[in-house]
Amino acid sequence: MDWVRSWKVTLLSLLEDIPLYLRPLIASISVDGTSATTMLIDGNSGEMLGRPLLYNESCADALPEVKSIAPENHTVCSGSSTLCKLVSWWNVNDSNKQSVLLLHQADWLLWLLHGKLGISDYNNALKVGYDPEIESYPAWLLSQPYSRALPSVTAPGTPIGPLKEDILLQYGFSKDCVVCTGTTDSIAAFLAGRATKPGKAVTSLGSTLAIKLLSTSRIEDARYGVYSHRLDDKWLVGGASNIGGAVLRQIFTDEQLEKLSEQIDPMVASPLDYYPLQTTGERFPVADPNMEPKLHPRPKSDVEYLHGILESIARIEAKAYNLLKDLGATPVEEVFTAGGGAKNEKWIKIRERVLGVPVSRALQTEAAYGAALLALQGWGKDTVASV
Ligand SMILES: Nc1ncnc2c1ncn2[C@@H]1O[C@H](COP(=O)(O)OP(=O)(O)O)[C@@H](O)[C@H]1O
Ligand SMILES: O=C(CO)[C@H](O)[C@H](O)COP(=O)(O)O
Repeated sequence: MDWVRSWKVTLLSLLEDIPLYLRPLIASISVDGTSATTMLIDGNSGEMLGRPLLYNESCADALPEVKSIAPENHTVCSGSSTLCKLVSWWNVNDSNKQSVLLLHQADWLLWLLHGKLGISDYNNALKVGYDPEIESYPAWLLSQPYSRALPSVTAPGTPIGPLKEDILLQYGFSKDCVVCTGTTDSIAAFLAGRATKPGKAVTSLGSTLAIKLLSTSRIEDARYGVYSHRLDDKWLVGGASNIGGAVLRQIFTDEQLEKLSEQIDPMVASPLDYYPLQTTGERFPVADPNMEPKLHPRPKSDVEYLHGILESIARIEAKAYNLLKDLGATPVEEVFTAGGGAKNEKWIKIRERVLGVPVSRALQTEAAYGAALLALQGWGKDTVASV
């Protein structure tokens, strides 16, 4: 799969999809991307220095070295962290070390629009080791030789600059249109959910299950894959599991999901107990690179099978929220749901029964809506407050 080409083609086709008469009216643009999707490029030419390393890939070869420099149980102490991907690249490449630059997927997409290399945001930069509380990379990271590859970091929704001339001319946007720093997909989903009080949470049921709980306390514990993103003066505590919709899509089409779900009684507990991973390895609420998928025994009835999978994912979601409480986060009071799974009303009822708190579909279930709010914020801070 040529990920770089597909991401660029998708971005430019989205610009094409905007009706011509609306393009001059677009005031601000931002983007969200999958967290820890890592791109190593030549800082002079912008050329890729190898393939992207995706959000759920693990570079466990670098983990011992990363653990030797980072504080115990720090967020970077996970094989899938951005820092492990950088260190792994650094240890196997002799050339390009003077010019290598690390970008995250959202940073790189935004660079295609604004043309300024080496700018990220403190949500995407969290897993390479950036500390959003001190608004800097920590000394233990800056003292490493590969720290020269790190991007500069700003808050999400910070204006970077106008669109590049060629984009302006090719698509007919206004020269006043501003491009703003982005965020990760599950932070964008939280922003789209518009939850504002500690104890409110957003579970993203996309290809993966990502949890974001608004908390007054910051929690970091790589033993369980738990970390905290900064949201202004509060913390979004949570993590991202490898279970989720991608497993469902391996077994059922979206149409089958809809038809089979209609036959599920969400008030009846399923006796089936699965751990629906796509492949070996789990990030959260158990950080175990060797955990195996568990999707058997498969009953004859597809309705019972789907019910068992949906309920098993709900149990893992409940385990995750209980873990966050046990680690000191503000206890969850209400969960809003984002992502493709949010359309499944039966699943929402199953999750409400298993979690024991109100669960509903978020007003906006697309993470891109959260990125649009960041663009609005970057266009004029007081306008976000009034929205
Ligand atoms: N009716 C449904 N019930 C449960 N899951 C669904 C349903 N329809 C789609 N999905 C799941 O939603 C996922 C896609 O959601 P989406 O948020 O677009 O994912 P991502 O952005 O992570 O790729 C698919 O993996 C699919 O299995
Ligand atoms: O699973 C993922 C992709 O869908 C990402 O890991 C997800 O973005 C969670 O990371 P973060 O909490 O940093 O946003």
